[in-house]
Amino acid sequence: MTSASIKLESVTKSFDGKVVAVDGVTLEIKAGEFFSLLGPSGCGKTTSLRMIAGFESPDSGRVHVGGQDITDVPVHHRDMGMVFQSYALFPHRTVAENVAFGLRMRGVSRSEIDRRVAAALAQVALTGFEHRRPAQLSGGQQQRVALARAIVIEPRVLLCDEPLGALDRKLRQQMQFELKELQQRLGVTLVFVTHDQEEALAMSDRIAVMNRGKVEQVGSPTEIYERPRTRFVADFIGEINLLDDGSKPRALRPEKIRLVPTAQARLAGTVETANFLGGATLYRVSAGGRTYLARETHSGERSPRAAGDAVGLAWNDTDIVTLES
Ligand SMILES: Nc1ncnc2c1ncn2[C@@H]1O[C@H](COP(=O)(O)OP(=O)(O)OP(=O)(O)O)[C@@H](O)[C@H]1O
Repeated sequence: MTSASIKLESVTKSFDGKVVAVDGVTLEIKAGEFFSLLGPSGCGKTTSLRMIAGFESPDSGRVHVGGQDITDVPVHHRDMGMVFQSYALFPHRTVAENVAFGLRMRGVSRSEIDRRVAAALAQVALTGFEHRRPAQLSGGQQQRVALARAIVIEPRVLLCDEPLGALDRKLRQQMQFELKELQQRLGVTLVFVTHDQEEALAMSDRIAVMNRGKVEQVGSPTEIYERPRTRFVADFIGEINLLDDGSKPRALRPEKIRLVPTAQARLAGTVETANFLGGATLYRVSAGGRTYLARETHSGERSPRAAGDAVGLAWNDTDIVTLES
């Protein structure tokens, strides 16, 4: 499978002449990359993806794929695979017929269709399910059919809009591994829309964090997590302590705060709540007139501290990130 790079150049899209859904977005996605558009509901992720797919055309700006300007190329000539949260399978057709659909539309021969459908179903571990109908499959299996249908056309780009959103947590995590593994095996460029920051951190090579139609920051999961540039990014990705004590806002992740005996502490405080998370506990500690979040990993069966306990807080200044805005 060949993969292609994608470039959005100052792309803007508004609806009804007022809602600016996407506001001057410029992005370069590399060929073969797993790239996520991450942000809260309404920030313009889906609209951006739909402009790459060709379901929406930008008011201004250009869309390039594989170095070619495709802004005016219709959807069916873009050679892209799409997967949605609602699997959008044909309920009365079998798994094999669903997967074969795109190939039949393209006039591929019967024998070639059979070969490619079998290969696509093998890629998503659904060999043997050819004759079932969607209603006879679990949610995860239906989403794998949708994936097989998207990859069977050997797209240069795979576009996924919250594809795992309808699955329960456990299955969702398993499908995250499977999708990532499939993308690497195929080497296809994958653009993934999600509002789930853990999912984006776990799967992506790079992430664009979006806010109100604009891209706030683009970077690897580690960069986005460890070096957020803005308050919005710091706050959206995981928990954060914002320290608004100087000229610029500064941020400190809860796991960088240590709970120590008060004699060794920067600040003395009191535990307000202790949320047991399994291998770690997230504490809310009131100290110096505000509340701090501190995450402590532990090997014991329960949280070592409880509400009301006196604790000291300590951290290294090198762990503080200065934000631009
Ligand atoms: N067809 C449309 N007509 C009018 N407004 C629209 C249309 N599509 C999107 N919008 C608006 O554009 C903005 C961005 O929507 P978009 O679906 O791109 O966001 P999103 O980040 O994908 O959100 P979600 O995660 O909720 O799907 C929203 O304010 C939305 O209401």
